[in-house]
Amino acid sequence: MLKAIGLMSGTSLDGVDVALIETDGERIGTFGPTSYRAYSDCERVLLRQALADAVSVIERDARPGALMDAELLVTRAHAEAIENFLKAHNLSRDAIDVVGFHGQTVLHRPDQKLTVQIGDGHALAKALGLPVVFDLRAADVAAGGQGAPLVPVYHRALVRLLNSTGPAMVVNIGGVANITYIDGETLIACDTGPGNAPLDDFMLRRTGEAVDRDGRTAARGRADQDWIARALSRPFFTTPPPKSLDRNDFAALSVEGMSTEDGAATLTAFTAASIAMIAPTLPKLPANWIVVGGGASNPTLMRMLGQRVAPASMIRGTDLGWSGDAVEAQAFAYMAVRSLKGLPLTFPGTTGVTAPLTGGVLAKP
Ligand SMILES: Nc1ncnc2c1ncn2[C@@H]1O[C@H](COP(=O)(O)OP(=O)(O)OP(=O)(O)O)[C@@H](O)[C@H]1O
Ligand SMILES: CC(=O)N[C@H]1[C@@H]2OC[C@@H](O2)[C@@H](O)[C@@H]1O[C@H](C)C(=O)O
Repeated sequence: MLKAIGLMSGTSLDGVDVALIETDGERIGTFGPTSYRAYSDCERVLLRQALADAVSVIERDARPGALMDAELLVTRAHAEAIENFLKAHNLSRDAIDVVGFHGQTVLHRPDQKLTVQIGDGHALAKALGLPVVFDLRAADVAAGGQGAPLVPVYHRALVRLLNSTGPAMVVNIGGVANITYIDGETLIACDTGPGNAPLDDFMLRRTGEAVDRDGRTAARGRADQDWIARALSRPFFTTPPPKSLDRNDFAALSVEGMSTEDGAATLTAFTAASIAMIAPTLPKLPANWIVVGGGASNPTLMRMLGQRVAPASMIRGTDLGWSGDAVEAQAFAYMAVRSLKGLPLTFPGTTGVTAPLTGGVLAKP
């Protein structure tokens, strides 16, 4: 078993999740500690600017506008996150075999064979004095895959630990939402549509804080069902898996004419409805949907999703003893070890790549 630290800076732009696990790349041995390094408001402004400037990028190494500064910030924030993590948990650097570094996605256009994650893996390896596996999406996209979601291979390892029977379903609600369906050897995954990102962006514009804390605002509003039906008529939602999204693919869907409460309710209901729309494309309907990611902490979203997927029940990953916030960081630790061993990260059922494929680039300190 190797000791691996995973790092994830997701599309919510909230901060860097850190997690330690022990794994041989197949089984999860032990779950170690987790932690989080939030971005400051200033840092978030720079990251949002980087997302805006990334729209013109046509080559994955190009760093126009704010991207150069944002990349320095991402590398520095991740180095800081690990240094603090090692100190807080009294971990010696020598005990760590590898770091899995996702970076920050600023653009995702798999149809153009382009996915851009900023963050310098070589600089991080040097700064930390540890081997770093990074660029985990690039090989899949180059081979014609969607390049996302990557986490399903780890969801499968988590589900195997449950020893459950019948199909299992994991729903991750981050900035974008995605699902993994596991039934024996069958592994199906895709992005389903928006997660928290449209709601976060709307709340930021209306209140100055990029979250509807505990879904309180949405709970007071009325969802506009006509707006939702129009939004769901986009071809993406009836396209079967595999499929993936850029964080801002739904940015043009505006609820600006609505009150803050109704806008929040509408966007929350849109996320719930779009996740539920995946059900008819799956071979069987799983009895339980296990929800992970920040969206699981939003009771209004969980209630709306529960109504949409009934009679299936909703279970929080945390109810099963899974980490609340760090499943993705654990997944990148797991994938770093798989990458070292040349094991596949992506599969025809998860990204549409033609054959199981490994990925990641190793940077030595
Ligand atoms: N208490 C809460 N109430 C409402 N929403 C919450 C709460 N806690 C977290 N969230 C939502 O979860 C988001 C963070 O989710 P998460 O950490 O899974 O995102 P991420 O790692 O950026 O995602 P991904 O990479 O999967 O897109 C926040 O931006 C917020 O919208
Ligand atoms: C391109 C990109 O960074 N996509 C993210 C995003 O956030 C959630 C969803 O969209 C998922 O496809 C992916 O992240 C997770 C970690 C994944 O690849 O599994």
